[in-house]
Amino acid sequence: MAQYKYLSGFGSHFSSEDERCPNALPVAQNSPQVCPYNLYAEQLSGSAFTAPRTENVRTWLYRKLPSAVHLPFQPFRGAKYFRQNWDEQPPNPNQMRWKPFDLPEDGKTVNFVEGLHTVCGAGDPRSRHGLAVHIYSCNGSMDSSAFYNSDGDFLIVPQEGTLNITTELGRMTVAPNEICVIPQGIRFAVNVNKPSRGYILEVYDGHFVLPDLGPIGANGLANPRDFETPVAWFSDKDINDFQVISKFQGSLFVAKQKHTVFDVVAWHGNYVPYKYDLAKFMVINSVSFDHCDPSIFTVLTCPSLRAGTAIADFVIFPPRWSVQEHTFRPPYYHRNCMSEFMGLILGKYEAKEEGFAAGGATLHSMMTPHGPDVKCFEGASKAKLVPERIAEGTQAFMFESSLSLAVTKWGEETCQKLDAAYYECWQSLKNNFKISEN
Ligand SMILES: O=C(O)Cc1cc(O)ccc1O
Ligand SMILES: [Fe+2]
Repeated sequence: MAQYKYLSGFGSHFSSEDERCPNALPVAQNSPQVCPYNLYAEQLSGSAFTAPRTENVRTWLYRKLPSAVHLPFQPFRGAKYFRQNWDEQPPNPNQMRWKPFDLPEDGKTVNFVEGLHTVCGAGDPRSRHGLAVHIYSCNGSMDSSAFYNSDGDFLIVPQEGTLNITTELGRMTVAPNEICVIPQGIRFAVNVNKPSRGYILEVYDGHFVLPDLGPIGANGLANPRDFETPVAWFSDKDINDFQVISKFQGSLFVAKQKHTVFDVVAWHGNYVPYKYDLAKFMVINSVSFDHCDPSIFTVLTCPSLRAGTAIADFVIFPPRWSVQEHTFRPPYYHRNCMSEFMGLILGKYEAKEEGFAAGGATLHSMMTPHGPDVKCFEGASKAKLVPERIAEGTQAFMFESSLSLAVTKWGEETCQKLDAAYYECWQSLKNNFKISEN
């Protein structure tokens, strides 16, 4: 896979020029009468013009042709399971577990956009409130096409196969155990060199930010300098039949044009795609007793207007030392006013070593009881509490949301991965209550 250069930082104001075109950025202004190299200036706004400075994001693109040069959008017929209809199925409060989602069938070529499948979600892109969880499964590349999401931001979590992503702002590779974010509106194309699969969290409300650290202090969890943004790069291929695919109000559209969207020679701004290597996460946890809430493992959050209550948190369960004393160390049994969608990138998840496989998923909806399976409970109740490396070689994650998620027909039926026996993993938990022993 290609080795690209990146700019380091989160939320920074970056400037970048393709190395073939030095001084392509206008100096000390955004819109000169004529731009260097006769490029067109185009602003991409990721917040209202008048948003407070802390939330104001935009990027200036200097490109060969403005994005406006395209033929009218027509409905796009591919990707028929990439849909945001939350009323397809009656509500289902059950614990849900999916076996690993299928990679594309042999002999069939499916690209990233064609291979998008929506599993669950809530809300509405028109009122810019809600989220969706999608699975991608592809083995082909997006040649002469690009996708952009008019409805919100994508957080992409590869599980199998490295994604080689070209964006308007430059190129990045994103391998399993890395993630990337492509904010609303930024055009991108994905190339893969083997059957590839992963998860996507789409948020309609706003952008992902790093969680506040409170008493943790100035450092820790995902550190800003470990986020990487592509450097400017433009394609010099002459393309006569390029397709731009857009998701707009939950529906897909395609527009033809006679030039590539990857023609940005230079850009500056703070509205950018970025990637992050989950191995760089600085894990903080209890070093005395009891189990911390998983919010301690938050990588990124998309906040709602309610303090401390996320539209969606992206939380990981990384390899770490477990040292707590007189403690049941695995996750506790619980019921939550949030929805918990989990996926597994690598290895096994400590609360359920069997049945929850890499490439699969679980959904524990609002107030749906869940927790460790019988084997985990019995083992951890008797375990000798020596310092222990847990989850070595493993990476599970959770999309946790304050919204109540509806599962699509594809998620519940068509994909045929729902594990009807999931509930059994708790059924043989014994009632060990004995009054005489206390
Ligand atoms: O349900 C889960 O497995 C996720 C989870 C993990 C944890 O350590 C504590 C609470 C929680 O919901
Ligand atoms: Fe949970």
